[in-house]
Amino acid sequence: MSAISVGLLGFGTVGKGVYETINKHQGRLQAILGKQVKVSAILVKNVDKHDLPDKDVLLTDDFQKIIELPKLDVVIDAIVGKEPGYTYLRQAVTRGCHVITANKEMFAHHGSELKTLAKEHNVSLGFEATVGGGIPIIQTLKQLLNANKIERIEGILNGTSNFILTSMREEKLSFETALKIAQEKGYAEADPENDIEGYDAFYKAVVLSELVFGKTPEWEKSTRKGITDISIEQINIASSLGLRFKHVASLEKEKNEVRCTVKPVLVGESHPLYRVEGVQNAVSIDADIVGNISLQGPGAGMFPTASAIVEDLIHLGTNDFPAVFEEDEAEGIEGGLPVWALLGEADHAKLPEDFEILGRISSDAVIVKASEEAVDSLDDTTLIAYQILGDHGFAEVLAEQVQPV
Ligand SMILES: NC(=O)C1=CN([C@@H]2O[C@H](COP(=O)(O)OP(=O)(O)OC[C@H]3O[C@@H](n4cnc5c(N)ncnc54)[C@H](OP(=O)(O)O)[C@@H]3O)[C@@H](O)[C@H]2O)C=CC1
Ligand SMILES: N[C@@H](CC=O)C(=O)O
Repeated sequence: MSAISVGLLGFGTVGKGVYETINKHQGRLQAILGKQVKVSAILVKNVDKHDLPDKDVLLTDDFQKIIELPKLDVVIDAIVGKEPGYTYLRQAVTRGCHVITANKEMFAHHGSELKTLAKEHNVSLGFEATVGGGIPIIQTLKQLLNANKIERIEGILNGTSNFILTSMREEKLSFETALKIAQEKGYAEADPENDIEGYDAFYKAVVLSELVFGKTPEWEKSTRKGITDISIEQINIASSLGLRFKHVASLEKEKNEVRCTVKPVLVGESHPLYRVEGVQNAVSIDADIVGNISLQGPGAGMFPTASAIVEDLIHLGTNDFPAVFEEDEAEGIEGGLPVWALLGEADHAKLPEDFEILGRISSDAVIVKASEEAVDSLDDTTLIAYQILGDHGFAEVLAEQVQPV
């Protein structure tokens, strides 16, 4: 019986993890799939960098040699950037291969075209590894979407940023040292700006939005902020208030649009993300029938990501993109004004009248209630605003504990 022939694009952290996992768990894969799985070819940028023990695997920097293999069943994309990944996967689908991708930048930009193409060619398209590393978030959402209507998704979607923030707080590491360790551990993107400036989490939110709401958020109207402004001093002030910095992505349907926000926020002990530390990611889903579901797990790294890809391999042949219900449009979730910690030279700050001051905590922190627009237009460069997520009562209790203004 012939084996399932795989073309693996990329042999970095993820590619190597997939190769090793397929080889190590051959017996299990064969038992489930009824066939052996064989990595027939590997695409890299620089062939000289690599030394493969298995000499009957084609190692090449030329994708054409892979796509023209006499037998090729699955192409796994673990390379970097929108291109050439998109072009390669189009060619693979057009040839009739199933495709699996970990490349969220490419998928955030071209996922919808690839889904359509995959349907036309009756092949499956796996993208579990594009969001949340090893967390089975895509399968969970596909399962949920059959009857439930999802109202909101919120979570930590970038392992590198969470690792850096945790290491700065817990280990007192500098930003640069923490990032270097995240790179050494294989968590960071090839260009780590993607992680620390919030692009990676934003791409993941785009992938979720397409799946859940059937549309991408408007890119220009979305907020995308990274963690590069956060200093050890700010982390210490937050800690003294019982708060932790978390880099949080949220998606919400507002009337006919999807609102996407990716930014650092502050959370208190009662918030579910407070204890999500290190490379862990967590996703909280609010759906109308089931209520809230929260998933947590390793958000980056070699084997968590390989796990997501190999799980996709098991689901080959199921091209199930659930229909998204468009009737009964959500009106958007009404809420009170958000609560913010303004960190910096707080004791001299003159705040506009539309800011409700809940408490002046110290010379470098003031807690306020204000609209996002009001905070965005705050004309004081000595202050940085971080939203405090969770139960607003938290901030009010806090305000009672400190000297009122
Ligand atoms: N690291 C992680 O935890 C996760 C990563 N991902 C995604 O998986 C993908 C791979 O990530 P990762 O393994 O960390 O990245 P690495 O930088 O470790 O590896 C990238 C691999 O792709 C090859 N490559 C890059 N560009 C090209 C190209 N144009 N043509 C051919 N080969 C190319 C490189 O070749 P060479 O070795 O010769 O340089 C290398 O083998 C990315 O899209 C990333 O966003 C998704 C989830 C988690
Ligand atoms: N660089 C990413 C890798 C996984 O998607 C991250 O840190 O989350």
